[in-house]
Formats: sequence, C-alpha cells, structure tokens
Amino acid sequence: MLNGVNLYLIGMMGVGKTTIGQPLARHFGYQFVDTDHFIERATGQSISTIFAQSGEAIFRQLETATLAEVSARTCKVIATGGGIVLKRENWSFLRHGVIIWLDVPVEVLQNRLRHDANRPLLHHDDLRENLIELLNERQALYAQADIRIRVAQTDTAEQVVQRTIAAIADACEQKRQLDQHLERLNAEVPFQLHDPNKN
Ligand SMILES: Nc1ncnc2c1ncn2[C@@H]1O[C@H](COP(=O)(O)OP(=O)(O)OP(=O)(O)O)[C@@H](O)[C@H]1O
Ligand SMILES: O=C(O)C1=C[C@@H](O)[C@@H](O)[C@H](O)C1
Ligand SMILES: [Mg+2]
Repeated sequence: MLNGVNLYLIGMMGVGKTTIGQPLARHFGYQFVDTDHFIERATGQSISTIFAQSGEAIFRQLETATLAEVSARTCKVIATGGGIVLKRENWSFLRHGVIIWLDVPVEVLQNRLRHDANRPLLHHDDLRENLIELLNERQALYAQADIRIRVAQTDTAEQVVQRTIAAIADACEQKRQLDQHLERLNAEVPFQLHDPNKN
C-alpha cells in the first residue's frame, strides 16, 4: 500500500509517537526509528545531558542531521522529537513521506508527563502553562501534517494504532483515485504542443 514511503509521526512531547510508532511499524513490515533515541545512541548522551551541556541549538542541529539520514532510507516509521516542526529545513525531509500528527489535549499530556523528568523543555512547577505555551507556538506547524489523529483521554494505544492505520489506508486510497482521475484527464485532453507553422 505504501510502496516503501516513510511514515513520520509528529506532535507534542508525550502524545505517544514512540508508543504508537512501534506497532505501526510492525503492521506495515517497516523498521521503527526514534530520532531522540538515535541521537542518544550516536552521542552516548541523554537528551537532557545534551541540552544541559551543549544547549538546545546543538541538539536541533543533531536532530536535523538525524532526520536527513533516516529520510534517505525507505520503509521506516519515524517517531520525531516534539520540536522537529520548528525548523523550516526539517519540512523538506518530512515531506518525503506521509506526516501524521498525533493531536492530544493538554489535560491528557499533563497527566502523562507529570512524573517525567527526562524532557528538558518541561517545567514541572507549572506544567499546564508550559504545555499550553509550547502548543501555541507549534499548533499551526503540526497542522501542516497530511493526517491528523485526534486522541481522546479514554483512547488506548491500540485504538490509536488502529485509527492511524485506517487513516493511512484512506489517504492512500484518495491518492490512488486522484492519480487515476489525472491519468484519465490526460488521456482525454492530450497536451498539444504549439505548432509555429499554424498561424
Ligand atoms: N493512548 C495512550 N494511552 C495511555 N497512555 C499512553 C498512550 N500513548 C502513550 N501513552 C503513554 O504516554 C507516555 C508518553 O508516550 P511517548 O513516550 O510514546 O510519547 P512521545 O510522543 O514519544 O514523547 P516525546 O516527544 O517526549 O518522545 C508514555 O508513558 C506512554 O506509555
Ligand atoms: O518538544 C521538544 O522540543 C522536545 C521533545 C523531545 O522529544 C526531545 O526531542 C526534546 O526533549 C525536545
Ligand atoms: Mg518519544
């Protein structure tokens, strides 16, 4: 169905990109890659340590280099870092594949991330405000995805996976129909070259 085209999962910290990406990859017979994990393995440092010792700008450079490397390959489900949408350059890689936004309400994220100490951009003294601020900055960027999956408080990971698979199938079918329609149009109205000898 996908012909090797990569799937990119985008969205805020804690939306479930890593959790959903693994079963999604199994379903399509794809390999799962997580850009955060890739960076941690390549540098031998945790994301928190990279932020603390080298700063966010260096982390973002590593993130873009990682995205470039994995985008050169096919048959991947790629869980991206929550901030991947921030750099325009990253979109040229994301657009190589199908981009899926996992859209989860702030209240749900707040619950999931309450006890998480591994995300350097989270301030636990006012987690809710912090998440709202980040989301305000990024919402319009996430919305550029090809597919938006709205996840409710009660949705299990398995339900989200099944809904995502169905949405990908729909998107592929729409693309197939559009291609077929364009092919028919091309056959009906052949492109005519201008003949300079005819007035
Ligand atoms: N549908 C779900 N229902 C309940 N819990 C979930 C669901 N999806 C993910 N979780 C839980 O939420 C937490 C965050 O999920 P995960 O680490 O997959 O998010 P992420 O998008 O990869 O975050 P990050 O951008 O920080 O890497 C995990 O503890 C995970 O088990
Ligand atoms: O939302 C973000 O900017 C981040 C999300 C995480 O996945 C990591 O990539 C890092 O903590 C930054
Ligand atoms: Mg993750």
